[in-house]
Amino acid sequence: MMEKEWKLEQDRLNKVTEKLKERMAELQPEVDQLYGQASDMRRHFWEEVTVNTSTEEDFEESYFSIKQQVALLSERERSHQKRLQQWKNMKRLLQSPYFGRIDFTEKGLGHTEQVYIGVSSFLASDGMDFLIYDWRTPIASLYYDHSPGPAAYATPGGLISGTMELKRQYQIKGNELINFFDASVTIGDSLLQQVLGQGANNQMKSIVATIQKEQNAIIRNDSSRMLIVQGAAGSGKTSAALQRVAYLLYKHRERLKADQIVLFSPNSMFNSYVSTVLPELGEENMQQTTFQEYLGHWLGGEMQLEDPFDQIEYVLTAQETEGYEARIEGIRYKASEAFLHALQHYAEWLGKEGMRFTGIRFQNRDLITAEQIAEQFYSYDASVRLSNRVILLQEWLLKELKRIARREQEADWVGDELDYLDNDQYAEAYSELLKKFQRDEEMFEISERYAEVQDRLRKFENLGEDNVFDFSDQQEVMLRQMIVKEHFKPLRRMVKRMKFVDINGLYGQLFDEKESAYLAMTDGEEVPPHWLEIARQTREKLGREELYYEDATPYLFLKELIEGARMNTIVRHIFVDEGQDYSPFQYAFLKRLFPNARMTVLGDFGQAIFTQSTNLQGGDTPLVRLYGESETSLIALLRSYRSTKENVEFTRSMLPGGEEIQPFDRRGRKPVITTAHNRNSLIGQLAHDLKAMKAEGLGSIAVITKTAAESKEAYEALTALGLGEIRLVTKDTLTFETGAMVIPAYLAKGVEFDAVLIYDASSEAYNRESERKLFYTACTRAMHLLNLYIHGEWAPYLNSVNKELYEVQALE
Ligand SMILES: Nc1ncnc2c1ncn2[C@@H]1O[C@H](COP(=O)(O)OP(=O)(O)OP(=O)(O)O)[C@@H](O)[C@H]1O
Repeated sequence: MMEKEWKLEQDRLNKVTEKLKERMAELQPEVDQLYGQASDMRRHFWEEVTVNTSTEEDFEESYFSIKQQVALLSERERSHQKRLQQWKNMKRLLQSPYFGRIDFTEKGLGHTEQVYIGVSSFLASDGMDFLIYDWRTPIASLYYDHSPGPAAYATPGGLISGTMELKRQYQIKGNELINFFDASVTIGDSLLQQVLGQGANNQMKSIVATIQKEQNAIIRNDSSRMLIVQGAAGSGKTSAALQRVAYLLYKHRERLKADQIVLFSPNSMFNSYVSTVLPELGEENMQQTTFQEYLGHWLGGEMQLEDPFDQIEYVLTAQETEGYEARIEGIRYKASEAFLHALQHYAEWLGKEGMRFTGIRFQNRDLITAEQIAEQFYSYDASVRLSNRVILLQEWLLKELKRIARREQEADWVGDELDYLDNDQYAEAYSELLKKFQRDEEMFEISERYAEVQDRLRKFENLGEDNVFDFSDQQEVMLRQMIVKEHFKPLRRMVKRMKFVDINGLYGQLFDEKESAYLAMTDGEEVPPHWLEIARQTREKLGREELYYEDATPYLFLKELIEGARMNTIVRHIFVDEGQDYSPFQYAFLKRLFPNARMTVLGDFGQAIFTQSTNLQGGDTPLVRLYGESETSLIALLRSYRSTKENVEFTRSMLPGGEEIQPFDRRGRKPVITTAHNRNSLIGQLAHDLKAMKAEGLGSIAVITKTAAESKEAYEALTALGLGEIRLVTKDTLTFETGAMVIPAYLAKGVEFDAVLIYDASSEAYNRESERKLFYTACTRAMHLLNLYIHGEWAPYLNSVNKELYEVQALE
């Protein structure tokens, strides 16, 4: 029976592989031809269009000729891309055409359909029969959500129910059937066992073949504005998030493009770690960034920005320094919704008084003073929104600059510049200036040029026949105009970039020396403890044109309230991974910046290592308030897939409420705690263990430390002991590579290793309650082996762990 089945499956696999090859061969010439056409067009683009700008008609003709050519080219490129995508999908399928099958009998229909599931669909040449169903098709969800028996799946037309007769999983390489299992309850524990038993990789893997039911609910959730996933360490949050991106791109392929999805990830190294999952699934990567990068982008070099890792280093190491408590309170407060409201009140107050501007100066003279700007600003109707008034002000300033420029043309300094030129130079300068002037013009968008030419022609017509513009007569006037224009360029740029609003001053003004001033400006918002010291620290930092990390978001939020117009209306989905590390303030900011986006937040409050963390679920979470309960879905993931049962049982007992976390039944060695009275022998043992792990063939081994300084110390100690091939990972490390490494815990977030060695698990390193989660995060990075090294007292969180759950190796 089994043999017969095996033969049937192998035959089918051969048939599908054959068909895939046939279709690829058919498609190949088409792909080549379209590619040739498109690149030909691109090469000869400028030959095909006529560009002539001498008259209005010519210009118009050129404009439309270019537009037409662009449309033609992009149509050709689109067809090429589409064919190429089909071809690539087939090529991907050839490596492993499908991974699952369900036999389903729909209620009321007599026959049973065999549904083979793979990373993309493949239809028979009649275009009707699905030889392979894409895993994202509605019917494929049966595979993830049900076991054999009564089953149903949702389609746009309603629920379809019936009976699942069979659920089968395959391991296939090329056209060779390696194995298959008939699954009963959950999707093949046996396959999952195999997948999870493998070594860590320098790149995250797609989990498409073994998505679990609870993960599938995340992937396919398409109804809520806000999806919040609280999931234990290693429960597949990141994996599910990436699969969800692929799902959304498939489901909404007509409307949604990869660049309309943004993933906020914890650090650049993580970006590189997850960057291959979507391409592996045949989709383009979404936009990936870190919040820090995003802030830096908006600040545009305006201020020097502290990064979150320096902030966390401070939090972990500066307890003994002056002002520490105030800074911590400050971090908390500036992350809160209370501060957000304070800023909103502040903006209202600024509508009436207190705005700060930077005057416009030129050659050490005031052209427009800050007072004049303020006076103009407050002359506008107070009912107009603050940011709209700033736009009015900007227009006014540009006009003023034009007016002043006309006046300046007659000024002596312009004359002086002219006087310096002898006849030849004069002519040369003239032509140079003219060229420059024309070059600048080229920079404009073509449509702007078009409008400008029209404008000029209109003026030209108004001058009348007798009054034809004569270049030679106007030479000096024009030269004067150009000289002033050149000199005024930076001023106009400053106005255009709204640099006349003194945001630094405005943000700083909030942190006045007197508490009462803050209350007056924010309509009586309460201040946190240590307010005066918080205010002093903030002012001092701003005075150096620097921003603490905790100030960056509020600073930009204020800028946004005043200057407006930062919203991104194109992005449709935002994913926030390690969501517990973002503040309520940051969430409110994201919501404001991306008004058309849905949000998916994935995180684990058990791993909340930053002071500004947000609890994702539970009664008090500000995240539910963000879009309201009716627009929010909450999903919890309790099963942990990353680590062995032994590791999960050990780590979860350090976490209050950790008993909820369920390990997946994959067995391994118990965590080992090595203790020593002598620090050197402890490090010697660590080096020895590390070597042994390498020899055992473990591909990725991390020595995890608490801080960057400790990482450096560990790295030096280990290299001194002859461990050559070991990398030191710092916040500047951009790519994730396997091998042996030393890494601070906060950078190991989101990634995983075959083995983890906790460099110092003593109470000297981890003592405070606030560091419990950092310690937990570090330990939960281990897939297979977890070793902890202790000299002296144990970290207090280990005391609650049942002694049965670990082994102790005591050295002399
Ligand atoms: N359904 C699944 N099938 C196969 N592997 C899975 C599945 N779910 C999770 N995994 C594996 O478990 C590991 C942890 O997954 P992932 O990193 O997505 O978890 P996480 O919840 O984001 O973890 P953390 O919060 O600890 O960073 C990965 O190796 C992933 O491939």
